[in-house]
Amino acid sequence: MEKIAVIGAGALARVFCRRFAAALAGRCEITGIMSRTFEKTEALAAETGAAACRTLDDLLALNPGYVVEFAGVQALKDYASAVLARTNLIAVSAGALADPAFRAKAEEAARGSGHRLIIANGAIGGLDLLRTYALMGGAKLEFESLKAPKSLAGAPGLKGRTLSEEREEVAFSGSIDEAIREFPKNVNVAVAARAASAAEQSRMTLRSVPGLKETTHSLRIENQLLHAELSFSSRPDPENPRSSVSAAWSVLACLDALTAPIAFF
Ligand SMILES: NC(=O)C1=CN([C@@H]2O[C@H](COP(=O)(O)OP(=O)(O)OC[C@H]3O[C@@H](n4cnc5c(N)ncnc54)[C@H](OP(=O)(O)O)[C@@H]3O)[C@@H](O)[C@H]2O)C=CC1
Ligand SMILES: O=C([O-])CC(=O)C(=O)O
Repeated sequence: MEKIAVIGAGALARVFCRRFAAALAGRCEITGIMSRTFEKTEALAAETGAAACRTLDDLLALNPGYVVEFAGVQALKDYASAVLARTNLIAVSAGALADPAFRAKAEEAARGSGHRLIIANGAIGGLDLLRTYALMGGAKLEFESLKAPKSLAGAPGLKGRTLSEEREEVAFSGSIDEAIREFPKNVNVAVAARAASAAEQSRMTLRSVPGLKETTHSLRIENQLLHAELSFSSRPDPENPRSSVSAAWSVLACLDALTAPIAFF
């Protein structure tokens, strides 16, 4: 039985923990949860039957085979090296990879210990295909996200501005590196796509669309050998409209691929 530890007790961690048993029974068990607010950790741990941990050291002392991260870009940056020194890490806050110093440090930690940092598909799919582009080379990536105004509220890039509830607005247009600095809880998917594909050229547009019921991420990627267009529309989490529920399911699917007798790549 593979032991799984969880960082975060927010919207995605809750979906992950609540759906875990049905998806991975007999192969994986959640042994510990750690987050910033201990009361929330305790509540989710009680629901899950896992240990509530106050610190990362306590979580790692449970000897998990995989730690899964649902805690945000800064938390991933803060914890990745320590986790990778001890075990494997599956992360959704791929935005951290936009920081070259973080990426180099995480890679060094993983190489040093033989563990792996695995970036989950999150609210998109197809990172395997995008990886194929990285091997082929020469990819050009265009990424577009459509989110409801309330999903973007409070992002640093809005500098206190409130987005219109009446008309569509371009909330951001430019480089993916700048996008993740300005919208760290909204465009992890774009950084994941760019990092997986090693695109030589990339840009993104983030649109605020009043009344939107499903967050939509679309990407177009091409090189001399292959042209692909992918689009994903997913329900936002009712408790945290910034995050698509499917992002939590993607981590369940990732663990399924890592532990099932037959895997689909
Ligand atoms: N790749 C993808 O497709 C997607 C990626 N994401 C990423 O996933 C993250 C989590 O999403 P979601 O669950 O909706 O967010 P929530 O804000 O609902 O939950 C975040 C959880 O992480 C905890 N946390 C924050 N900082 C730390 C820390 N330093 N140490 C330990 N715990 C911490 C929070 O604690 P507290 O309750 O105290 O705030 C909370 O429990 C997002 O911030 C984003 O980076 C999200 C959606 C899609
Ligand atoms: O959940 C989503 O739709 C995507 C998201 O927030 C992110 O990539 O940060």
